[in-house]
Amino acid sequence: MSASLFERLGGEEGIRKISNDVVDLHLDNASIAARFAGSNLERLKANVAAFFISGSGGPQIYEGKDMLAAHKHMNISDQEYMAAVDDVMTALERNGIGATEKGEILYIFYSLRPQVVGV
Ligand code: HEM
Repeated sequence: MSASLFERLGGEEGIRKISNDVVDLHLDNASIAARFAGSNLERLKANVAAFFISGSGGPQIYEGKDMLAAHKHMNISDQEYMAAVDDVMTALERNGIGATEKGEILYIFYSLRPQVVGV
């Protein structure tokens, strides 16, 4: 049997590093940084990591908001969505994640788009 996405992303430690990088890249990304002006960054990083860990087959249970509730009334645009996905791909590259895993994550993010964009 092939390894779970969780294992291929470096387990809990690897995913925490990737998640921290994603949030840091968002804060540095002029297209979306302002969206996080009021965020508790420690809490956000922990929730993003838990979301990745549980969504990739890892042991942690995600207790944050579901994606529709988390992004409701923000009226996020397609441009912002692409900017956020770019950051995720950059974080994966920085952490040495391969093309197969990047493709799987891209698909997961694409499938979540209707719960995030324009809601
Ligand atoms: C498929 C794409 C996305 C996924 C999987 C995703 C995932 C998440 C997760 C797991 C949380 C944490 C929820 C919680 O703390 O309960 C969150 C919060 C948030 N997301 Fe996203 N997100 C996506 C796209 C976006 C985009 C495009 C934007 C806007 C540029 C955005 C802005 C935010 C903001 C402002 C928060 C709340 C931060 C806070 O409460 O401090 N997200 N997102």
